[in-house]
Amino acid sequence: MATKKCVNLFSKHLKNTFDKQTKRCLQTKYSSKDIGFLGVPFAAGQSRGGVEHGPAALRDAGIVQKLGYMGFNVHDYGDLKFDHIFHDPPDIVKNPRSVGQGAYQVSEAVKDIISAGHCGLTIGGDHSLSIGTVHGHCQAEENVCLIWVDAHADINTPLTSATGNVHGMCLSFVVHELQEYIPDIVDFDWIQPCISAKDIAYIGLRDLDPGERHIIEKLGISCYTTHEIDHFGIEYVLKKSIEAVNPNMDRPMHLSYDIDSLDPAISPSTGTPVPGGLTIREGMYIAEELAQTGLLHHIDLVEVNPLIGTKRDQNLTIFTASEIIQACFGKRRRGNVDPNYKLPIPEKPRKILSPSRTMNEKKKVHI
Ligand SMILES: NC(=[NH2+])NCCC[C@H](N)C(=O)O
Ligand SMILES: [Mn+2]
Ligand SMILES: [Mn+2]
Repeated sequence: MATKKCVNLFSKHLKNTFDKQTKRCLQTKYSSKDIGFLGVPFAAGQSRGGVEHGPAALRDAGIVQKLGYMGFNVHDYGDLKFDHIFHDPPDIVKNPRSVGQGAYQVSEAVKDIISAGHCGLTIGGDHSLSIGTVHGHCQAEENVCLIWVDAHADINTPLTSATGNVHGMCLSFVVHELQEYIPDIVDFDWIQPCISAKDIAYIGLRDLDPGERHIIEKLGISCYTTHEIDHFGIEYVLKKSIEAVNPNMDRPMHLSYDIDSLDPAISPSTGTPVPGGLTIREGMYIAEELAQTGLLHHIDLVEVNPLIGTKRDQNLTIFTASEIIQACFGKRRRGNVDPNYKLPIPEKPRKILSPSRTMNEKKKVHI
């Protein structure tokens, strides 16, 4: 029963979206067939080598072609190239120049992709790149809201972080309410805060630092951890998360999907795995339902590290990531209807002794 209600809610909103025929909705409709694909081979936001190979691994797994087969025009913006910065001693964060300059490149690229009318897809790389994707997205269009699917909140300030890794702080640089708590960091001065606490919805969290829990409580950020998913179920949690940031279903949505939100059983090759994660079915449900809203304008898929674990672990993680990405763009487990599909007719249809029983033969209906 509950599932049915949720589906109806979405189809009602979808209908309104298209019925209103506003500019925004037309753009939603238009951009859904065009994907701006960007690889971000970036690892300086954390300390483990290998995550920079995420984009190549997903390309090798055929993700661009798969999205093409689904009917999208994939505009491939290639993989960003980052200058190696030889002298980058830690400030209050690790690798400040590399991260600051790298995130700037990401922001400019995403701004171009969204401004071109495409739906953005960024493959990481570590999660610090989302400073750039969220920033660039907000430069290109107004009123963006954010769904953050992750084991972690990634909202430490440089002063609350226990690790100094920027992938655990990325949101703090773009959230308006936190700016007075952020110190000056070399090459971070270009970042304009662009999103409010009320525009963020977390799903899947289960490893929070004390400062992060404090920030979530004080700023009232929508947050459904794996505890709430156990308690209420994923359908309720997703519905409430969307309502929290997009009650009228009229805002463009940015989805930042950290592969470590999923259970390490299905995505072991990631730098900071946390047990007890989302099942593949919960992860797919989130992606499929968000795709059905027609409002996703940018998707990040981050933290796939193809050098961690056995070959089996690596292949499994890449397969999982590829399925999640396709689901975000509308691939459904129930199968997708192809309006042009024609059931093949054999040259010599089989003979049946009592032909009157053959329904289609009788009515000549082509299916
Ligand atoms: N994007 C991630 N995987 N983040 C992990 C962050 C872990 C920890 N909270 C930190 O601040 O370092
Ligand atoms: Mn994470
Ligand atoms: Mn993350």
